[in-house]
Parts: sequence; C-alpha cells; structure tokens
Amino acid sequence: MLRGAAVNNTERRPALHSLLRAGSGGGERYAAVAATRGRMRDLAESIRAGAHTGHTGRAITDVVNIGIGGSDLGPRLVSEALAAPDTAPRAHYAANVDPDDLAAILAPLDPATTLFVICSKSFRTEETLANALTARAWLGAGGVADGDLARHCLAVTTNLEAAAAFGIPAHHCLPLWDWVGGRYSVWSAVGLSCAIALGWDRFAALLAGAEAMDAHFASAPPADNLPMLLALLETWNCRFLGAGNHVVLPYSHRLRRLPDFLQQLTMESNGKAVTRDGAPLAGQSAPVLWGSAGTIGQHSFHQLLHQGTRRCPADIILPLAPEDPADRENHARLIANGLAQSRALVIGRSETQAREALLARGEAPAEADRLAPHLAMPGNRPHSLITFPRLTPEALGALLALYEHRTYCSAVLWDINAFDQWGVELGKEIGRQVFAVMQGDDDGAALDTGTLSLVALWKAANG
Ligand SMILES: O=P(O)(O)OC[C@H]1O[C@H](O)[C@H](O)[C@@H](O)[C@@H]1O
Repeated sequence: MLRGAAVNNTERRPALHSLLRAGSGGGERYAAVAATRGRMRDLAESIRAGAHTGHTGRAITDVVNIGIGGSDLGPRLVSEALAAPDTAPRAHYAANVDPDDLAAILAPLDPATTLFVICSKSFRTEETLANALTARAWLGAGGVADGDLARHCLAVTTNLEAAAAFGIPAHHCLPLWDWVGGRYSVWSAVGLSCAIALGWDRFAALLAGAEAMDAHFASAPPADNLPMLLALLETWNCRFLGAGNHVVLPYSHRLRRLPDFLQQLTMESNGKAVTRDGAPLAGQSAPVLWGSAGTIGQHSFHQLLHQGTRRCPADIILPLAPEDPADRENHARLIANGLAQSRALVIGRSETQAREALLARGEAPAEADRLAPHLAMPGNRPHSLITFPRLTPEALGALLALYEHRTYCSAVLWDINAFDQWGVELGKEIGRQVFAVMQGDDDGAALDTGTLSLVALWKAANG
C-alpha cells in the first residue's frame, strides 16, 4: 500500500493517502500533492488574513463545507477537535439533504461574509449537489450577483468538469485524485475547511503527526507496531471471541465525533462478505462500530458493557492533559472516570465481594444473598487504552492514521479489499428511481407494490 501497489483490486487503483501527508517525495503524484498543498495554504492564509474577501470586500467569517461521507466526517472531526469555536473564520458542516440541516447552519450567517466549500470527490453525490444548489440560491437571495458567486464558492473534487459546469471556475477548484479513498481523504484538499479554521501551521502539524505514524507503521517490528497490534486485537476479539461490535470511547468532548468518523472508516472499508478474489469470507468481517464521548455513555449504555451478555471490546481514548491548564480539575475528573471504567471492565466484582459489600452497608444476610448476583460484574472485558499527553494537531493526525492503518491491517488479515464500497451503490440507484416516481417522471413499473404504496402515502401527506 505505501509503495503504491494497486491494493484496491476491484477498481485497479493504489490507496496512497500516506502520500498526502508526506513531507517529501518524488514523481508526478507527489508533485501534484505538493502543488495542491501550496494552493490550500495560500487560500487558507488569504482568507484568514482578510485578503480573499466576499463580494462587498468584507472578510470571510464563516466557511460552510457541503459534503457527505468522507467529504464531511474527517474535516468535521478535525475542526471540532482543534479549531477554536468562537474565533473567525469558523467552519460549519452540512451533510444531510434534509433541508433542516443547512437551514440551521445558514440562519445566523451573513451571505456577504460566508464562503462555501463544495466538497465531493465525484461531484455526483445527490445530497451534496442538492445542498450546493440551495447554497447558491441563498447567496443569490442575499445579494451576491451571479458574477460574484465564485468569490463565495470553492470546490474540492476529482471531477473538475462537473464543478465547472456548476459554475465554479478552475482557479477556485482544488483537485483530488482517484488514488485517494473518500474516507481516507481528510489530509487532502478535503481538509480545506479545517486549514481555514485552524490556520495552515496547525493543519500542517496534523499532517506531520500522521506522517510520523506512517513511518512507525512502515518500520516498527510487529510486536511494537501499533496498527498491527490493534488489527490483531480486532481479529482476536471479533473472529476468535465472537464479538460482533467494537465500542469507541473518547474521554474528550473535542473527539466526540471520532466514533462517527471511525464508523465509515471501519465499516465501509471492511464491511464485506467476499475476499479480494470474490470468494465467500471464511470468518466475520468488520465489527459494528459505535460509541460516544466519555463520560456521557457511562450514564447510558455502560451498564451493558459491564454486565450485559454481549462482549463489547472497547477503545478508551484518553488525552491526559487539558488544552487550558485552568481546566485541570474537571479534566482530571474526566480522566479518573476513564481509568475507573477500565479497571471495572477488567477486574469486575465477584459475587462474594458483592455480598460482602452488601453486608458492610448493613443488609441482612438473606437480602445480601438475594442481591449479590445483581451487583456482581464478571470483569475480563477486553479493551485497549490509548493515551497521549494532549490533543494537539500532531496527536490527532497520528491517532487517525493509526486507525487507518489498523483498518488496512485487518483487511490484509481477513483478505478483504478495504478500499472499495460497492454495497452503497444499489441504494443510490433505487433512490433515484423512487424520486423519479415521486416526481411523476417514472411510472414505477420497475418498483414493487410495497414501495409504491409508501410513495402513495407520501403523495397523500404532501397534498
Ligand atoms: O465525495 P463524494 O464523491 O461526494 O462521496 C461522498 C461519499 O459517498 C459515497 O456514497 C461513499 O459511500 C462514500 O465513501 C463517500 O465518501
């Protein structure tokens, strides 16, 4: 993979996301990466300095990234983790085609100081194009003349023709390449909204952290190689112990989107039923990944982690020091909670210990006997603790690259192609068909009666 072999064998492409964060290199691909990085840096700096302005000459205060899947989850996570929420320019993320998503973002914004980044590797994704049209209409209604639209819109895509047809001129388009998978693309111009909100130096530090993890992955012996160890743990937990899921618990509000990001990375990469050669898989593929920020889950689903009948292997992620030293005490509470969960998961509490605790708090022996099985916790619940001193851009870059490489190592162990996603296509195709029927452009002959009766309900509800 790191050397550029066509590891994506169904699409006959390499998967060279590591090149996107490389600090040096040769060849045409690296030259294109370096040139695009230079354009990103210039754009981000001129927007932050107020040199690239909106049509009235006022500085850009808000950047709205319109994209979905890999064109949304990575940059959203990075911005929320690293950008100062109250300092302009602020980054916002609209993904859902549900009009309420974009409307809520746009309500407080001023078209004169808003810049859209239309982010779509294919520039064919329905949700993104529909939201981009809404954004364009909002700019128009807000006084931005057609000739000035380009000052308020940038595009990131492999499909420069489609972006041009949408009205975004080539000098406002940043390229992406087919050898980068959407879910591995935050390091590319897909991260433009982050570079604007964080500033170039912090975005470059994110890349440097990922590059350091690439170097570790490429050179560390297997027994010390973090991506390999995580993949072996995933294999052990899912294939040998039969856990069908994996829970991710970042003890960090700033990392609350990490489970969303890892869902796409893990489940879209390795949620497959056939080997690279198309034969049925011999064992399970990707676990169902879920999670939420600690300590929120402790007051919700951790009951099941400790005493449920399902095995839920967990990653507990602990940035050990807060961003602001003034937050030390409550941050220490947060970390104490994470460590406590780890201990409770491992050690648990035997029925005898539970009975003793009940007696100590004054329960009668018969009542202690009755309650002890309810208080007992089996322990021996598998989990990993991932710690780093602070949530710096470097640490986040390394963490995301760690999971990227873990995902690839699991795919190698399970003989899966981690870089295609054919399973998402059929739903899109049917979606287009159903929409045409709803619009009266298709008689629905190719659809089933169940779907048609639901379309009839939709028609009735919409008058
Ligand atoms: O970036 P785009 O081409 O708009 O694609 C956005 C997303 O849509 C697809 O359905 C894929 O499942 C994702 O892997 C991709 O990230």
